[in-house]
Amino acid sequence: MSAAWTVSRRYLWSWLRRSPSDAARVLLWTGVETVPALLSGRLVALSVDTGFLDGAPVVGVLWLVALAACAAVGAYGARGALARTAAIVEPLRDALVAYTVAASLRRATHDDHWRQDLSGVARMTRQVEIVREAVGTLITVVSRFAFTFAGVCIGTLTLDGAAAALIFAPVIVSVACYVLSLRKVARAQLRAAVASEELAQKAGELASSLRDVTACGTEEPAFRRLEAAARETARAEELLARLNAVRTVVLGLSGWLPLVLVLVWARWGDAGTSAGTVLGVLTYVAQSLRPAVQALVQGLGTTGVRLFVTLGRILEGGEEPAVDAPGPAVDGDTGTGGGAAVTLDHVSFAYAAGGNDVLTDLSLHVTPGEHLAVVGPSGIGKSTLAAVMAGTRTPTRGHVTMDGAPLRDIPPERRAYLPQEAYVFTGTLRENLAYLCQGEAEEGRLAEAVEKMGLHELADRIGGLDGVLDPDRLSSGERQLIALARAHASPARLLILDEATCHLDPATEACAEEALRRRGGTLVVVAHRISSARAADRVMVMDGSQVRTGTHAEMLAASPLYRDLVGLWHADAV
Ligand SMILES: Nc1ncnc2c1ncn2[C@@H]1O[C@H](COP(=O)(O)OP(=O)(O)OP(=O)(O)O)[C@@H](O)[C@H]1O
Repeated sequence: MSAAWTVSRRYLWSWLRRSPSDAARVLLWTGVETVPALLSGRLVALSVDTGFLDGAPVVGVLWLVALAACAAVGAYGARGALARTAAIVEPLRDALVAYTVAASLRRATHDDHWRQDLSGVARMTRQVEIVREAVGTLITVVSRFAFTFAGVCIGTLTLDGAAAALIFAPVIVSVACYVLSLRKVARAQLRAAVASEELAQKAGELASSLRDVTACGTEEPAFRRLEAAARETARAEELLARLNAVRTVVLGLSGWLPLVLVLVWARWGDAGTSAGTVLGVLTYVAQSLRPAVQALVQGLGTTGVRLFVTLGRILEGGEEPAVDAPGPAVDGDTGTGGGAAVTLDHVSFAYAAGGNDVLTDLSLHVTPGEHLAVVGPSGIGKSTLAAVMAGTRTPTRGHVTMDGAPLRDIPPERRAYLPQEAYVFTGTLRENLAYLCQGEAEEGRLAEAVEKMGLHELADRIGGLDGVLDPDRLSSGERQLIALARAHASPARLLILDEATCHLDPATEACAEEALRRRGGTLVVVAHRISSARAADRVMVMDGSQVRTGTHAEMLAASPLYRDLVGLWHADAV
């Protein structure tokens, strides 16, 4: 639960920060919406004291007309705030839908469970709708409460300082206690949901096997299993009910107590207090503060908890969606900018929950512009490491950062991951090469990539950059060269090659790697030839749970496994 809570909170927070102008507009419009909260009590007080009680009913009515005008301004503000909130939540929904579909398809291609995963798409897109609605509601209730509270504070203070203290003390204390209890409520809600699901499942199992249970005479243990699940459900529901009772207390304290205190103060308090002031303070509490607190408590308690539980379920077990996935690059940088630093901090990874770790507590720092070769015996986890570094797999434990930021905060075009099977689609060579570029790719950049990867012959054959490629008529090596040229032309500051040159002959491979090295940027290569390892600045040898790094010469001296691998590569080469 706490992981889901943290992931959801972090994701939502980074989403809100992604577009500060939209957030500012929401706040601006909410300010307009809550103008009545600021002025209503004051206008009522003026209407009573300087109008109706002062023998000037027309003046009183005019103040009430001003109050109606305030309400109209508030309604206009509510309309604007709603539209601005939509500008935040609609792209969030799009990003989450894209993420859930991509994650399901990715799992389907990895796990051979495509049927289950496609049903997962439908389930998760429904969850995305819940998240969209809940985020909208939360933005509305929290910002509305903040502005209303501030407006009522200012308004009441202009009427009477003592009354203001009577109102705010109970509201602040009870709302703070409530907010602090929310995490517990979320946990209890999840526990109750899991317990009732389990009870339903066990009851279903028992119902379908009643005949066998009776035949084997195992009624007693079967009953005990069901009873244990029922008790757990009851305990979880009881806890949830107790925590929800806190909400009733909060609503009572923050909604009704100020009203009672104001009435007591009016009766026994300062004798000089006018009837208009009392009515004004009551208007602030009853018309503005109470509804805002009620909406906040309901919003946080029900919608907020549902949001965190649902978003946690969407994000669990996969890479968090890139916050700016649907939007433009953060700063429009198209250069490699000298390469990115990549850090793995105590990373572990297992393919199945509870399964054996493929990577165990692995820490590594790749410096900007470094060329790292990863080597090790087959099945040791080199491809897994490459996928974790690229962000296509999420560590089970630990963190991966790029330039100090979590991978999910890095625009996807900043890193390129090339697996063994090169992806080439039917389309022009230009389209294939520009695939990782944002928007229009520079002609010079594409031409350079063609030249560096030795693709000019292929380009001439098909009629230049605008010639159409048929992937079925390309050799595996040509497909790999196209993928490498695409990486060369891309703005990625980190290139990860997972045996992406395995179909090239050694000389072409060496040229391609050298071209990528000269291009700038950080280069991580899962190497399968000595030339690859020797050309790298640093070699990382994966040997079971042990990981060592050093130069080619250092590794030859220090790692028997590396010496074996080099020996094998030499033998393969002759
Ligand atoms: N999708 C997957 N699901 C479950 N296990 C997997 C999956 N992919 C890889 N593995 C397992 O993880 C371990 C590491 O595999 P990985 O492909 O990362 O090793 P490698 O060092 O790259 O091997 P090779 O050099 O043969 O490509 C292996 O035991 C492999 O069987």
